[in-house]
Amino acid sequence: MLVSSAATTAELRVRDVWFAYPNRPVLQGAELSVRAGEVTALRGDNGAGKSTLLDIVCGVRRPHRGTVELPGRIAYVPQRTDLDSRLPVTVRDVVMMGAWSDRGLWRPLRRSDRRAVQGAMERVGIDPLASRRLDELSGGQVQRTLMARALTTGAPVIILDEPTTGLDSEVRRVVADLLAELAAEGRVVLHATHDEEALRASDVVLHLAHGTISTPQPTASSVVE
Ligand SMILES: Nc1ncnc2c1ncn2[C@@H]1O[C@H](COP(=O)(O)OP(=O)(O)OP(=O)(O)O)[C@@H](O)[C@H]1O
Repeated sequence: MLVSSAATTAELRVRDVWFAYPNRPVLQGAELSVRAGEVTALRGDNGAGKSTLLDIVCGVRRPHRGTVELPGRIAYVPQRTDLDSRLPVTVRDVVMMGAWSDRGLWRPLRRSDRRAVQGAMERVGIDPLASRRLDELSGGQVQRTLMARALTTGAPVIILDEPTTGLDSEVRRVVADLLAELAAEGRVVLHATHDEEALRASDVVLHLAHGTISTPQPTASSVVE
């Protein structure tokens, strides 16, 4: 059973979550806590169940058993490969979807919503591309667009699925810096990744294997000399 409710502290908690696709157990009692103010990475082999777990946290899938507690609304940044980039939408359209998530679909945006959209595009450096269509962008530009959409929601919880995969080192650094900034602002930041650089830049690394999550490993940024 999924109980999704506001937790009393700024922490995302997953407790004893079990999930299987037909004939394929994936999560078997997975547990994790993600504190606000820290960048938390979820690592694991291909097929370990990272995306499935993120789907459950975001409410896209229901676990067969277990609970998810959230300190507030979630902004989800999917894998770029999950997007149909042929959709005839511009960068600004995509970022505006973040404002609609709060305002309600198709309701007119307020001046403050438009300012949030513009501010988010400027923050990730895609404002010069606002009128460009998604299918005219590089992978890094699409990733920045998705991050701007998440920023526009103002959500206190940001979940990202492999945000740096396939990007060059400059954009990977931009993404890592932005995650650190979002955490420093007091948000809960959880990202699934295989990227060693992104793992090193994270404050906490959780390892998903055999359906469960092992104790956090210290990372370079959390080790005090
Ligand atoms: N819709 C689905 N139906 C059936 N099986 C699925 C489905 N989605 C994923 N799986 C399987 O569930 C397992 C976990 O998949 P998931 O995508 O969650 O892993 P992952 O850790 O995110 O992998 P990757 O690192 O390759 O993205 C895999 O064995 C995958 O083949």
